[in-house]
Amino acid sequence: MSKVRVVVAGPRGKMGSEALRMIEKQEDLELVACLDHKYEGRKVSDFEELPNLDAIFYSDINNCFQSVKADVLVDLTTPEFGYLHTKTAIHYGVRPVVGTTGFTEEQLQELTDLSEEKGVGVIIAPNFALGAVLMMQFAKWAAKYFPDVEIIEKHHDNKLDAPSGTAVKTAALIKEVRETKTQGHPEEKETISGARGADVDGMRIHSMRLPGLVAHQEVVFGSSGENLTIKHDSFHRESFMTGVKLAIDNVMKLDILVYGLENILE
Ligand SMILES: NC(=O)C1=CN([C@@H]2O[C@H](COP(=O)(O)OP(=O)(O)OC[C@H]3O[C@@H](n4cnc5c(N)ncnc54)[C@H](OP(=O)(O)O)[C@@H]3O)[C@@H](O)[C@H]2O)C=CC1
Ligand SMILES: O=C(O)C1=N[C@H](C(=O)O)C[C@H](O)C1
Repeated sequence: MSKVRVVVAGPRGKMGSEALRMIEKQEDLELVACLDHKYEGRKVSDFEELPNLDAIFYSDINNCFQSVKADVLVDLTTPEFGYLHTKTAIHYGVRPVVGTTGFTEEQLQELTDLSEEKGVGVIIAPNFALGAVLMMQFAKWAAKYFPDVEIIEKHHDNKLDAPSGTAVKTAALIKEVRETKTQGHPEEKETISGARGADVDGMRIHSMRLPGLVAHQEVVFGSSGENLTIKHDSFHRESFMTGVKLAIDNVMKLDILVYGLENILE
Protein backbone atom coordinates (compact mmCIF):
# COMPACT_ATOMS: atom_id res chain seq x y z
CA MET A 1 0.00 0.00 0.00
CA SER A 2 1.48 3.36 -0.99
CA LYS A 3 1.34 6.02 1.69
CA VAL A 4 -0.35 9.39 1.23
CA ARG A 5 2.42 12.02 1.16
CA VAL A 6 1.47 14.98 3.33
CA VAL A 7 2.87 18.50 3.72
CA VAL A 8 1.78 20.42 6.84
CA ALA A 9 1.71 24.22 6.78
CA GLY A 10 1.97 25.78 10.25
CA PRO A 11 3.79 22.84 11.92
CA ARG A 12 4.81 24.75 15.06
CA GLY A 13 1.28 26.01 15.72
CA LYS A 14 -1.25 24.60 18.18
CA MET A 15 -3.12 22.72 15.44
CA GLY A 16 -0.15 22.04 13.16
CA SER A 17 1.86 20.36 15.93
CA GLU A 18 -1.17 18.23 16.86
CA ALA A 19 -1.51 17.25 13.19
CA LEU A 20 2.16 16.13 13.12
CA ARG A 21 1.53 13.93 16.17
CA MET A 22 -1.53 12.43 14.47
CA ILE A 23 0.34 11.79 11.18
CA GLU A 24 3.23 10.12 13.04
CA LYS A 25 0.77 7.49 14.34
CA GLN A 26 -0.77 6.64 10.95
CA GLU A 27 0.66 3.78 8.92
CA ASP A 28 -0.87 5.08 5.68
CA LEU A 29 0.40 8.68 5.95
CA GLU A 30 3.90 10.05 5.46
CA LEU A 31 4.96 13.58 6.39
CA VAL A 32 7.20 14.65 3.48
CA ALA A 33 7.73 18.35 4.31
CA CYS A 34 6.49 21.29 6.33
CA LEU A 35 5.73 24.85 5.26
CA ASP A 36 6.81 27.42 7.81
CA HIS A 37 7.68 31.05 7.25
CA LYS A 38 10.58 30.61 9.70
CA TYR A 39 13.35 28.01 10.15
CA GLU A 40 13.99 27.18 6.46
CA GLY A 41 15.97 23.95 6.14
CA ARG A 42 15.44 22.75 9.72
CA LYS A 43 13.98 19.29 10.43
CA VAL A 44 10.85 18.57 12.46
CA SER A 45 13.01 16.58 14.89
CA ASP A 46 15.12 19.71 15.58
CA PHE A 47 12.21 21.01 17.66
CA GLU A 48 11.96 19.42 21.09
CA GLU A 49 8.18 19.76 21.32
CA LEU A 50 7.57 18.17 17.88
CA PRO A 51 7.67 14.47 16.92
CA ASN A 52 10.90 12.77 15.91
CA LEU A 53 10.35 13.06 12.13
CA ASP A 54 12.85 13.85 9.36
CA ALA A 55 10.64 16.11 7.21
CA ILE A 56 12.25 19.44 6.30
CA PHE A 57 10.88 22.97 6.78
CA TYR A 58 10.41 25.05 3.61
CA SER A 59 9.52 28.75 3.73
CA ASP A 60 8.72 29.05 0.06
CA ILE A 61 5.71 27.05 -1.13
CA ASN A 62 6.91 26.92 -4.76
CA ASN A 63 10.30 25.60 -3.69
CA CYS A 64 8.55 23.05 -1.47
CA PHE A 65 6.28 21.62 -4.18
CA GLN A 66 9.10 21.67 -6.76
CA SER A 67 11.44 19.79 -4.39
CA VAL A 68 9.13 17.25 -2.78
CA LYS A 69 6.45 14.94 -4.20
CA ALA A 70 3.27 15.56 -2.23
CA ASP A 71 -0.34 14.38 -2.44
CA VAL A 72 -1.99 16.53 0.23
CA LEU A 73 -1.35 19.91 1.88
CA VAL A 74 -2.82 20.28 5.37
CA ASP A 75 -3.05 24.02 6.04
CA LEU A 76 -3.31 25.27 9.63
CA THR A 77 -1.88 28.77 9.43
CA THR A 78 -3.56 32.19 9.12
CA PRO A 79 -6.40 33.44 6.90
CA GLU A 80 -3.99 35.38 4.67
CA PHE A 81 -1.48 32.56 4.11
CA GLY A 82 -4.02 29.73 4.21
CA TYR A 83 -5.73 31.24 1.20
CA LEU A 84 -2.46 31.72 -0.73
CA HIS A 85 -1.23 28.22 0.13
CA THR A 86 -4.52 26.65 -0.97
CA LYS A 87 -4.45 28.45 -4.31
CA THR A 88 -0.83 27.50 -4.96
CA ALA A 89 -1.35 23.86 -3.95
CA ILE A 90 -4.25 23.53 -6.42
CA HIS A 91 -1.98 24.87 -9.18
CA TYR A 92 0.57 22.15 -8.35
CA GLY A 93 -2.12 19.42 -8.25
CA VAL A 94 -1.57 18.94 -4.50
CA ARG A 95 -4.91 18.45 -2.73
CA PRO A 96 -5.50 20.93 0.09
CA VAL A 97 -7.14 19.98 3.39
CA VAL A 98 -7.76 23.34 4.98
CA GLY A 99 -8.55 23.92 8.63
CA THR A 100 -7.53 27.56 8.53
CA THR A 101 -10.54 29.82 9.03
CA GLY A 102 -11.32 33.43 8.18
CA PHE A 103 -11.65 33.19 4.38
CA THR A 104 -14.11 35.61 2.77
CA GLU A 105 -17.08 34.41 0.70
CA GLU A 106 -15.28 35.72 -2.40
CA GLN A 107 -12.14 33.73 -1.57
CA LEU A 108 -14.18 30.56 -1.00
CA GLN A 109 -15.89 31.07 -4.35
CA GLU A 110 -12.57 31.68 -6.11
CA LEU A 111 -11.08 28.50 -4.63
CA THR A 112 -14.23 26.53 -5.54
CA ASP A 113 -13.94 27.70 -9.16
CA LEU A 114 -10.20 27.01 -9.32
CA SER A 115 -10.61 23.52 -7.87
CA GLU A 116 -13.27 22.71 -10.47
CA GLU A 117 -11.23 24.18 -13.33
CA LYS A 118 -8.11 22.17 -12.37
CA GLY A 119 -10.01 19.04 -11.24
CA VAL A 120 -8.12 19.05 -7.95
CA GLY A 121 -10.00 17.96 -4.81
CA VAL A 122 -10.08 20.35 -1.85
CA ILE A 123 -11.65 20.06 1.59
CA ILE A 124 -12.15 23.22 3.63
CA ALA A 125 -13.52 22.36 7.06
CA PRO A 126 -14.23 25.22 9.47
CA ASN A 127 -14.35 22.61 12.22
CA PHE A 128 -12.81 19.10 12.17
CA ALA A 129 -14.34 17.99 15.50
CA LEU A 130 -17.06 15.44 14.82
CA GLY A 131 -19.11 16.76 17.75
CA ALA A 132 -19.00 20.26 16.27
CA VAL A 133 -20.15 18.96 12.89
CA LEU A 134 -23.10 17.26 14.60
CA MET A 135 -23.83 20.41 16.63
CA MET A 136 -24.09 22.38 13.37
CA GLN A 137 -26.36 19.77 11.79
CA PHE A 138 -28.62 19.66 14.88
CA ALA A 139 -28.79 23.47 14.83
CA LYS A 140 -29.85 23.43 11.18
CA TRP A 141 -32.61 20.96 12.01
CA ALA A 142 -33.82 23.00 14.99
CA ALA A 143 -33.86 26.24 12.98
CA LYS A 144 -36.66 24.84 10.84
CA TYR A 145 -38.92 25.01 13.89
CA PHE A 146 -37.26 27.84 15.85
CA PRO A 147 -36.36 30.79 13.60
CA ASP A 148 -35.26 32.98 16.54
CA VAL A 149 -31.65 32.05 17.13
CA GLU A 150 -28.42 33.55 18.43
CA ILE A 151 -24.95 32.00 18.18
CA ILE A 152 -22.42 32.44 20.98
CA GLU A 153 -18.89 31.31 20.16
CA LYS A 154 -16.07 31.33 22.70
CA HIS A 155 -12.38 30.92 21.88
CA HIS A 156 -8.88 31.42 23.27
CA ASP A 157 -7.54 34.95 22.94
CA ASN A 158 -4.89 34.12 20.30
CA LYS A 159 -7.55 33.67 17.64
CA LEU A 160 -7.17 36.04 14.67
CA ASP A 161 -10.63 35.80 13.07
CA ALA A 162 -14.04 36.75 14.46
CA PRO A 163 -16.61 35.41 14.17
CA SER A 164 -15.15 31.90 14.14
CA GLY A 165 -15.34 29.82 10.98
CA THR A 166 -17.67 27.46 12.83
CA ALA A 167 -20.10 30.27 13.70
CA VAL A 168 -20.08 31.52 10.11
CA LYS A 169 -20.73 28.00 8.82
CA THR A 170 -23.48 27.43 11.40
CA ALA A 171 -25.22 30.63 10.32
CA ALA A 172 -24.92 29.59 6.66
CA LEU A 173 -26.48 26.18 7.40
CA ILE A 174 -29.29 27.79 9.40
CA LYS A 175 -29.87 30.31 6.61
CA GLU A 176 -30.60 27.42 4.23
CA VAL A 177 -33.75 26.50 6.20
CA ARG A 178 -34.78 29.67 8.07
CA GLU A 179 -36.87 32.46 6.62
CA THR A 180 -35.04 35.78 6.84
CA LYS A 181 -36.12 37.40 10.09
CA THR A 182 -34.94 40.41 12.06
CA GLN A 183 -34.83 39.45 15.70
CA GLY A 184 -35.41 41.47 18.83
CA HIS A 185 -37.53 44.59 19.14
CA PRO A 186 -38.09 46.29 15.75
CA GLU A 187 -37.10 49.60 17.32
CA GLU A 188 -34.15 48.36 19.38
CA LYS A 189 -31.09 50.64 19.40
CA GLU A 190 -27.51 49.85 20.37
CA THR A 191 -26.38 52.47 22.86
CA ILE A 192 -22.89 50.96 22.63
CA SER A 193 -21.91 49.86 19.12
CA GLY A 194 -21.63 46.08 18.71
CA ALA A 195 -23.82 45.28 21.73
CA ARG A 196 -26.09 43.03 19.68
CA GLY A 197 -23.24 41.20 17.93
CA ALA A 198 -22.72 40.54 14.23
CA ASP A 199 -25.83 40.41 12.06
CA VAL A 200 -26.18 37.53 9.58
CA ASP A 201 -29.52 37.65 7.84
CA GLY A 202 -31.16 38.97 11.02
CA MET A 203 -29.59 36.41 13.36
CA ARG A 204 -26.84 37.43 15.78
CA ILE A 205 -23.36 36.04 16.39
CA HIS A 206 -21.51 36.92 19.60
CA SER A 207 -17.76 36.25 19.86
CA MET A 208 -16.00 35.86 23.20
CA ARG A 209 -12.17 35.70 23.52
CA LEU A 210 -10.59 34.68 26.82
CA PRO A 211 -7.44 32.93 28.01
CA GLY A 212 -8.22 29.39 29.14
CA LEU A 213 -10.82 28.73 26.47
CA VAL A 214 -10.14 26.36 23.53
CA ALA A 215 -13.15 26.26 21.17
CA HIS A 216 -16.78 26.36 22.27
CA GLN A 217 -20.11 27.24 20.73
CA GLU A 218 -23.72 27.50 21.86
CA VAL A 219 -26.61 27.89 19.46
CA VAL A 220 -29.56 29.22 21.43
CA PHE A 221 -33.10 29.02 20.05
CA GLY A 222 -36.01 30.92 21.58
CA SER A 223 -39.73 30.40 21.32
CA SER A 224 -42.70 31.27 23.50
CA GLY A 225 -42.16 29.69 26.89
CA GLU A 226 -39.10 27.63 25.90
CA ASN A 227 -35.44 27.80 24.92
CA LEU A 228 -33.31 25.15 23.26
CA THR A 229 -29.51 25.29 23.55
CA ILE A 230 -27.24 23.14 21.39
CA LYS A 231 -23.69 23.26 22.71
CA HIS A 232 -20.31 21.90 21.76
CA ASP A 233 -16.94 22.14 23.53
CA SER A 234 -13.47 21.23 22.33
CA PHE A 235 -11.29 21.02 25.43
CA HIS A 236 -8.20 19.76 23.56
CA ARG A 237 -6.97 20.07 19.97
CA GLU A 238 -6.82 16.27 19.74
CA SER A 239 -10.60 16.61 19.23
CA PHE A 240 -9.95 17.88 15.69
CA MET A 241 -7.64 15.08 14.55
CA THR A 242 -10.20 12.37 13.64
CA GLY A 243 -11.64 14.89 11.22
CA VAL A 244 -8.25 15.87 9.79
CA LYS A 245 -7.49 12.19 9.06
CA LEU A 246 -10.95 11.66 7.55
CA ALA A 247 -10.44 14.71 5.33
CA ILE A 248 -7.02 13.51 4.14
CA ASP A 249 -8.49 10.10 3.22
CA ASN A 250 -11.46 11.65 1.43
CA VAL A 251 -9.71 14.45 -0.44
CA MET A 252 -7.76 11.77 -2.36
CA LYS A 253 -11.08 10.71 -3.96
CA LEU A 254 -12.33 14.20 -4.84
CA ASP A 255 -11.97 16.44 -7.88
CA ILE A 256 -14.01 19.38 -6.58
CA LEU A 257 -13.99 21.59 -3.47
CA VAL A 258 -16.04 20.46 -0.49
CA TYR A 259 -16.79 23.04 2.23
CA GLY A 260 -17.67 21.40 5.55
CA LEU A 261 -16.94 17.95 6.91
CA GLU A 262 -20.65 17.06 6.98
CA ASN A 263 -20.41 16.55 3.22
CA ILE A 264 -18.03 13.61 3.58
CA LEU A 265 -19.50 11.97 6.70
CA GLU A 266 -21.55 8.86 5.93
N1 LIG B 1 -10.85 23.61 11.25
C1 LIG B 1 -10.64 23.33 12.53
O1 LIG B 1 -11.16 22.37 13.08
C2 LIG B 1 -9.74 24.23 13.31
C3 LIG B 1 -9.22 25.32 12.71
N2 LIG B 1 -8.36 26.14 13.37
C4 LIG B 1 -7.79 27.20 12.57
O2 LIG B 1 -6.46 26.80 12.23
C5 LIG B 1 -5.63 27.95 12.13
C6 LIG B 1 -4.41 27.76 13.03
O3 LIG B 1 -4.84 27.75 14.35
P1 LIG B 1 -3.83 27.54 15.58
O4 LIG B 1 -3.01 26.33 15.37
O5 LIG B 1 -4.64 27.67 16.80
O6 LIG B 1 -2.92 28.85 15.42
P2 LIG B 1 -1.39 29.05 15.82
O7 LIG B 1 -1.17 30.53 15.83
O8 LIG B 1 -1.06 28.27 17.04
O9 LIG B 1 -0.59 28.41 14.59
C7 LIG B 1 -0.45 29.01 13.33
C8 LIG B 1 0.95 28.68 12.85
O10 LIG B 1 1.10 29.11 11.50
C9 LIG B 1 2.38 29.70 11.38
N3 LIG B 1 2.40 30.55 10.21
C10 LIG B 1 2.04 31.85 10.09
N4 LIG B 1 2.23 32.27 8.83
C11 LIG B 1 2.73 31.21 8.15
C12 LIG B 1 3.16 31.02 6.82
N5 LIG B 1 3.14 32.01 5.93
N6 LIG B 1 3.62 29.80 6.46
C13 LIG B 1 3.66 28.80 7.34
N7 LIG B 1 3.30 28.93 8.64
C14 LIG B 1 2.84 30.12 9.03
C15 LIG B 1 2.57 30.44 12.69
O11 LIG B 1 3.95 30.74 12.93
P3 LIG B 1 4.34 32.01 13.85
O12 LIG B 1 3.60 31.84 15.13
O13 LIG B 1 5.81 31.91 13.99
O14 LIG B 1 3.89 33.23 13.07
C16 LIG B 1 2.05 29.39 13.67
O15 LIG B 1 3.05 28.47 14.01
C17 LIG B 1 -6.52 29.15 12.47
O16 LIG B 1 -7.02 29.71 11.30
C18 LIG B 1 -7.66 28.52 13.27
O17 LIG B 1 -8.84 29.26 13.19
C19 LIG B 1 -8.01 25.91 14.67
C20 LIG B 1 -8.54 24.85 15.34
C21 LIG B 1 -9.46 23.92 14.72
O1 LIG C 1 -9.03 29.12 16.14
C1 LIG C 1 -9.48 28.10 16.71
O2 LIG C 1 -9.02 27.67 17.77
C2 LIG C 1 -10.59 27.39 16.07
N1 LIG C 1 -10.98 27.76 14.90
C3 LIG C 1 -12.02 27.18 14.12
C4 LIG C 1 -13.12 28.20 13.91
O3 LIG C 1 -12.82 29.37 13.62
O4 LIG C 1 -14.29 27.83 13.99
C5 LIG C 1 -12.48 25.86 14.66
C6 LIG C 1 -12.52 25.76 16.15
O5 LIG C 1 -13.57 26.53 16.61
C7 LIG C 1 -11.19 26.22 16.75
